[in-house]
Amino acid sequence: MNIALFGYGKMGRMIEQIAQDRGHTIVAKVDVDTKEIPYHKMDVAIDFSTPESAFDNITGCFEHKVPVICGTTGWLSNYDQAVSICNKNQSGFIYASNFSLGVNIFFELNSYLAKMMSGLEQYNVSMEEIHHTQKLDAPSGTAITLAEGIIAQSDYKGWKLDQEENNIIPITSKREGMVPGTHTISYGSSVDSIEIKHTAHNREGFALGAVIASEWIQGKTGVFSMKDVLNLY
Ligand SMILES: NC(=O)c1ccc[n+]([C@@H]2O[C@H](COP(=O)([O-])OP(=O)(O)OC[C@H]3O[C@@H](n4cnc5c(N)ncnc54)[C@H](O)[C@@H]3O)[C@@H](O)[C@H]2O)c1
Ligand SMILES: O=C(O)C1=N[C@H](C(=O)O)CCC1
Repeated sequence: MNIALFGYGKMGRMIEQIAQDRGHTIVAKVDVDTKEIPYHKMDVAIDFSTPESAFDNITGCFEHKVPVICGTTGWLSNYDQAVSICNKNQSGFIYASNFSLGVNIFFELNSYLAKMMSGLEQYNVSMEEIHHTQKLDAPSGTAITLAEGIIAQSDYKGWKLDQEENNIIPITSKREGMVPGTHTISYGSSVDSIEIKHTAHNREGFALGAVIASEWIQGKTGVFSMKDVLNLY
């Protein structure tokens, strides 16, 4: 498969290694200074760029009928528009706030736990995410997906960064050293607490998931999720 990388930073480089190990060819490395983009060479584009550039990168691919796997976070106010440009051009699209298998299982665990806790008013939920100091967005995309999973199963109405309010999930974002990504959900009452936690040890899991999604989307048109790729239904 011929893969174009949009964003050749920490994730772009890790994806290059894993894609090559799986027998794929990197046909373009598009970064901030790239002038010519060879869409005609691409079977798929994988975007791990920046919140500011992701929408233009993705929709440029759709206009050339190149399917896109996007892991960039912090641009989702434009997600619906990206979906309609994808559908108009009969292209393919998968966005995931987190491509790792472990986190996608953690998303399911989070929903299941939220459903069990939803009738228990003595417990309050909170969330903490920790990432490296170069991360541009807060809270992490993964934390937002986790919060949406809880909201879908409970009476919580939204989430807020560093604020405690009735019916709102408080999220704390910490930026420390080189941490690849740690997410903890806590339910606390006056008598006990329950915690679930996912810790990424490195970026390999994110990169492998993105390459597997690129392989899966070949020959498909439409908008999908990692639930489809991993058959988590
Ligand atoms: N979904 C996931 O599984 C997952 C995992 C890790 C990181 N991420 C997200 O991926 C994104 C990238 O993470 P990273 O750690 O590789 O960051 P990074 O800063 O190391 O790399 C980003 C790269 O994008 C480049 N860039 C800037 N403008 C660009 C443009 N117009 N077109 C193309 N590239 C451009 C930068 O020069 C840089 O090389 C972030 O949004 C991060 O949150 C998602
Ligand atoms: O390193 C990052 O940046 C990460 N971003 C994603 C997020 O915002 O959830 C996934 C984890 C790593």
